[in-house]
Parts: sequence; structure tokens; C-alpha cells
Amino acid sequence: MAEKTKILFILNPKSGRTSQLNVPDLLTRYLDADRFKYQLVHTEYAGHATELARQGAQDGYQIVGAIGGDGTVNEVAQGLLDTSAVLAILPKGSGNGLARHLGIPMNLRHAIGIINEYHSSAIDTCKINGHPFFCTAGIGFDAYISSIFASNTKRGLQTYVRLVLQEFTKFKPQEAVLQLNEQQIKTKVFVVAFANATQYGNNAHIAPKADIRDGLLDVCLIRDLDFRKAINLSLGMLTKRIAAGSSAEYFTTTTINVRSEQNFKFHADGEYIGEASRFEVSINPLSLKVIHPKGR
Ligand SMILES: Nc1ncnc2c1ncn2[C@@H]1O[C@H](COP(=O)(O)OP(=O)(O)OP(=O)(O)O)[C@@H](O)[C@H]1O
Repeated sequence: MAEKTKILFILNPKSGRTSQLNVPDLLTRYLDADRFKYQLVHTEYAGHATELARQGAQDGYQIVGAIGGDGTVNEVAQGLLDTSAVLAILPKGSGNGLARHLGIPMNLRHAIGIINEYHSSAIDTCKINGHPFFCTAGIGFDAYISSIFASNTKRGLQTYVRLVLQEFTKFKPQEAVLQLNEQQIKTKVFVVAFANATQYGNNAHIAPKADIRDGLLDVCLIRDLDFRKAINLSLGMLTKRIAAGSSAEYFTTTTINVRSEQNFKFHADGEYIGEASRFEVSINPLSLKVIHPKGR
């Protein structure tokens, strides 16, 4: 009999839907026990998932599964960079941007079914000032919101929307210079989003044309926004029609540099990282293997 494939599942107990999900029970019932043997570990602090994933890959687990939201997926995926282990995602977060992009079902039973099929391929990975990201990163308003969100005791979509509405009028665009494709753009910046995947999570598609395997970053520049344009933009994100609107401009590139006189806050996969006045964002084509539904 063929040897079973070893999976290490890493669960973030603090992520998203904390409800009555009984992950051990779901894994026992629905993961194909003839094909896989697994171990389930819980994170104990922020950043722990990266250590666990790296150790798991070193210990010979062929698959390392992230059970959580984009923050957990980011941490696990970081630990798998430069290893041969394959990333699996069981979405349990509030946004689940990468899982949604890859067509992984939000229902955990069905997501386990995708692991059972074990169809995988490589995706691009990116870095912003050395911090890996796999879905989106950004400077400006989205990072400003993630910085407040990080210190909020309540998470979830409702909190996020409330913060956006509350903070929108307070936020002032800043001057910056963008350097990409031998082009220099000196402009006010409300948001610059760097997209590997199409969405922030929750089906908010900031870069509807982004292809996660094309070796290119999709850059979305929003110079300034009034309330009416912001509503249009939000609707555009949800209907994947943002590119047709006038508030957002799009570029594709392999590297982009941004500099400014003032600091910008920045995020990677929705997690607030800090502030800087210079940014280098780059892409490493097809550098991480991920399990996803066939054809995605
Ligand atoms: N045991 C832990 N205790 C406290 N924080 C943790 C723990 N494990 C992970 N974290 C942190 O929890 C944060 C949120 O995780 P995650 O992003 O997966 O959930 P989410 O915010 O609900 O989902 P999404 O990003 O999809 O909206 C991450 O910043 C991660 O570092």
C-alpha cells in the first residue's frame, strides 16, 4: 500500500468565525484517512504559525494546512517559502481573500473535500519592504484602517465597515512618487494597493484582473476620493467592475517603488505592519505550491 501523505494543520483559534466549528471532528469525518495522515496544532501567539509551518516542512510534512483567515494563511505561507511543502487552506477567517480567489469553498467540509482531491499548482508570491504577502498589500487608507482594526477587540466585516465609514472623512491623502515600468508618477495618494490576487477578502475585488500566476503585480492607484466616488468604488469592488470606474487607475509591473516626504502606514494581507516613507514591492513568480479546486 502507498505511504500516506503527511499533513500538518495549523489552527488559529483567534481567527474569524469562532462559533461552534469543531475542526477535529470535521477532519476525522471528512479527510480521506486512506490517503492522508495528519496532525493538528493550535497557534499560541501571533507569528507562531510561521515557526510551526517552517518546522513542519523541515519535519517532512508534504502538506501544511492553514486553518484561519488571511493573517494565518500569510504566516503559514511565509514558513513554507523556499521549502517543497504544499499549502492547504481551510478558511475560518472573516475575509478569506486568498481562499476565495482560489475558489476554495467557505464551507469547511467542502474545503476538506478539495484537499482530498489534492490538486495543486504554484502561485506567485510578493514582498513589501521584505514582508511576504500572497493576496494584497497596500499603503494609504486601507493600511490606516488595518492599523485601527489591529488594536480593535472586535474583528469581522461589520467592525471593518463601521471603521471605514467612521474614519473616511478624517483621512487625508499624502503626496508620493511612484516609480514603475520606467515611469514616474508624482501624485496625491489615497490608496496604492498591490495585488497578487484580485481581492482584499469578503469578495471586495480591488484588482479584478489580477492573475495570481502571471508573474505580475496589479497596482491600483486611487489618488483622491470624495464620499460619492467612495460609494461607487465600494460597489465596483463588490461587482468586480472597479476597473471601469474613474477613481482607480491600474498598472501591471514586476517591481514598484514608492517614496514620500511623510510616512505611510502599510499592510500585508490585511495585517498592519508599520510605517515607512520608502517602499519596494516585488513579485517572485510561481514560488509557492497551493492546493485548490481543479481548474482554478
Ligand atoms: N493564538 C493566537 N493568539 C492571538 N493572536 C493570534 C494567535 N494566532 C494567530 N494570531 C493572530 O491573529 C490574527 C488574525 O488572524 P486571521 O487573519 O487569520 O483571522 P481574521 O482576521 O479573522 O481573518 P481575515 O484576515 O481573513 O479577515 C493574525 O494577526 C495572527 O497573527
